[in-house]
Amino acid sequence: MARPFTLFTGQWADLPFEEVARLASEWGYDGLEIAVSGDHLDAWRWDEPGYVEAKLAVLAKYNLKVWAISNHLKGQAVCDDPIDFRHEAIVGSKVWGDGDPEGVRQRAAEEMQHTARLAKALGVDTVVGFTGSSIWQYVAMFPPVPEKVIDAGYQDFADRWNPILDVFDECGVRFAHEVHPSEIAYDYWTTVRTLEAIGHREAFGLNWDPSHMMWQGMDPVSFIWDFKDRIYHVDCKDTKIRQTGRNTVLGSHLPWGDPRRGWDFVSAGRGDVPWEASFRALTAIGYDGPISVEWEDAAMDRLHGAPEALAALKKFDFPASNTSFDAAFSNQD
Ligand SMILES: O=C1C[C@@H](O)[C@H](O)[C@@H](O)C1=O
Repeated sequence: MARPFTLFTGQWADLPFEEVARLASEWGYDGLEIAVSGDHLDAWRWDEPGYVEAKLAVLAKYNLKVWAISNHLKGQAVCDDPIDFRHEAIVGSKVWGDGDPEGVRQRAAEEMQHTARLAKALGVDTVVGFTGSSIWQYVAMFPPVPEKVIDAGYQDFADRWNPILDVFDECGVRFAHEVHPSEIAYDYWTTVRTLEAIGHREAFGLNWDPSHMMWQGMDPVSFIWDFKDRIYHVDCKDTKIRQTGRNTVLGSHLPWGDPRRGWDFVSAGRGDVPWEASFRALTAIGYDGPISVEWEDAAMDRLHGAPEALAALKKFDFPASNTSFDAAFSNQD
């Protein structure tokens, strides 16, 4: 369908923004899904004179565009419980502050509001990210969890995200939540419940990333069809499943790439995601936004992987037909 291809910069935030832009351009990407991370973007600087212009100038220098920005790391802290050393490592000192959990959540929410303002300033209408969840900690449902605790978790999500989404509405920007374990919506039915909790408000949609669906045993293709009015963005990452009877779905607390794990993220095209059916489904629902490569593979050099993944995915993005393949049979006279 000739959709633009972007590189998600989150996994490259250790490199200067300009260096990532140079590499992506050299590899043939059309643009970047720029992460609010490292020196790539700072949401708190959204109204600083010259800040946005300087970022756009770097993109222009390398003939790149931006259709979406992302802020997974601060979004994660909006609803999470507990807030702990994991968040301290990812949210930065401004949001972490003195580490008081409620203060961290409030500052993370404020940063998400600034992220919408930054998106608007950049001329972008989509922010990709995570929501966090106060009830993810109960996923195994043991010790037994009363239903009212789960209900309260969805309510907590709505209470914390509605004021953030009010700012998104003011800015004309949409939030694309990445359906992902650890978040309020992590599978099919939690996505249904999350959309209900937020009253199906238009500012809240989904980032379709099939890699997280694969290891949970979900069908990423029917997800596209069932949530067709909510697919606001696409991140492409692949997953290789190796569930053997020894190697299992929860990963056994083993590090990425350990051969005893039941699955691993791999460079797009090298795993089990049904890319052909997925791209056909994206075309069927009329998705014409960016296809963003989120690159993760514990066993491959990223400088090799990022251009390889682009080439692997591009072959599925063929132009859609504007005529019926059997039209030539009709009207022979
Ligand atoms: O956005 C992401 C961040 C991490 O959860 C993780 O590396 C990956 O799964 C992902 O998609």
